[in-house]
Amino acid sequence: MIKVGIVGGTGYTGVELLRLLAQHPEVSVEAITSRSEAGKNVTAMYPNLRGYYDRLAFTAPDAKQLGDMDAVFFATPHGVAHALAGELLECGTRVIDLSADFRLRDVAEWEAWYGQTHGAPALLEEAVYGLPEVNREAIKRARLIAVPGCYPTAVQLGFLPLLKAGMIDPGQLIADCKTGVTGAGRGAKVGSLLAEASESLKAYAAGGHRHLPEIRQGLVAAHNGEINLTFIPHLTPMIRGIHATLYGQLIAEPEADLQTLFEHCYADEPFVDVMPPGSHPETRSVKGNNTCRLAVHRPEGSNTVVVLSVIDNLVKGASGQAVQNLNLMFGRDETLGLAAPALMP
Ligand SMILES: NC(=O)C1=CN([C@@H]2O[C@H](COP(=O)(O)OP(=O)(O)OC[C@H]3O[C@@H](n4cnc5c(N)ncnc54)[C@H](OP(=O)(O)O)[C@@H]3O)[C@@H](O)[C@H]2O)C=CC1
Ligand SMILES: CC(=O)N[C@@H](CCC(=O)OP(=O)(O)O)C(=O)O
Repeated sequence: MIKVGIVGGTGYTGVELLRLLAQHPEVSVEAITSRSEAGKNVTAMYPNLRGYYDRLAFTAPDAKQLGDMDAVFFATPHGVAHALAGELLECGTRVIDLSADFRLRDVAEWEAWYGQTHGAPALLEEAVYGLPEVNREAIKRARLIAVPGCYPTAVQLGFLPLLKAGMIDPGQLIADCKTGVTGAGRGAKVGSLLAEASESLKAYAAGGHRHLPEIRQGLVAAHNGEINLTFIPHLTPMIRGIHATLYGQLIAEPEADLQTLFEHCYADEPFVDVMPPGSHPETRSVKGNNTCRLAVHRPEGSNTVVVLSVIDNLVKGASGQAVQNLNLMFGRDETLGLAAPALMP
């Protein structure tokens, strides 16, 4: 059994880790932290987990206890993993961080977007960006994983086949993205109230969102050169889900067609589903599931290519992808614990 701990167990990504790991045949969750709920039984807070974690209780974060684990997930706000990751790695514990602490290679860029001093620049060199469709071999050898953000997962998986094949103009990329309210976390915020978020739709951070440099970093690597991306996120009245509508301008004709290009690119990927021509993937088709569903369109045969990409922000956008990384790091079948189909409706 792989012994794991979760720091930040009361948040949405923490409880989603618990739900997924309950179905994992080779993982035992032995530590789960919360400062505010320390002492409380996990099932007292999350009755859906009764029968799975009946003896597990929240404790305050303790480096010694966490250092006894084979792996520790950080499902915490930005900056928390910086403070503890180094100590855990010294104990031989592998670290899988769901926050953005180790996602950006450039310290100054991270500090500018996250508004705080980077707490562990010395660890950046060895941190691996945990997008298996791009970095599978490096993930297998990694001790420290930066799990990609939710929007960055949906946007990169949609654009990568086109950029890698040199099919679209890297200077004219547009990502028009929608998310559900769990993306904002479980903490109380006016914007997440039912009366504020339901029956309404709004863009936010149009002037610049912190996921822009993360997406750019991945797309620059895929293209092997500069790119220009306009990324506009929107808040929608859904609980879970990300829908990305991606626009590119074709500069070359694919050898076969765009559909074949996508199908070949993701033929061996267990968690990317290229849907049949003419499809319009919906967020509910991935609810609770680790799949990214994609469809590629060329409206009226023009030079504009439109990719539709959907994920569950809490699964492929966070906790599911984190479990996929754990499986790879420990030499297990990548799909363990992640096989259940989506909930529909
Ligand atoms: N929600 C989403 O869709 C996604 C979230 N993420 C990222 O995952 C991380 C967690 O997100 P989410 O679950 O939504 O967050 P929540 O706000 O829902 O939960 C945060 C958790 O962290 C704990 N925590 C807060 N501060 C500290 C601290 N200083 N030290 C230790 N524990 C702390 C909290 O418990 P307590 O305060 O009791 O200790 C709580 O359990 C964030 O970095 C987020 O950006 C990534 C992808 C998608
Ligand atoms: C609705 C909402 O606020 N969504 C969050 C994105 C989700 C998230 O938590 O971002 P990470 O994947 O980087 O952790 C936001 O826009 O900041």
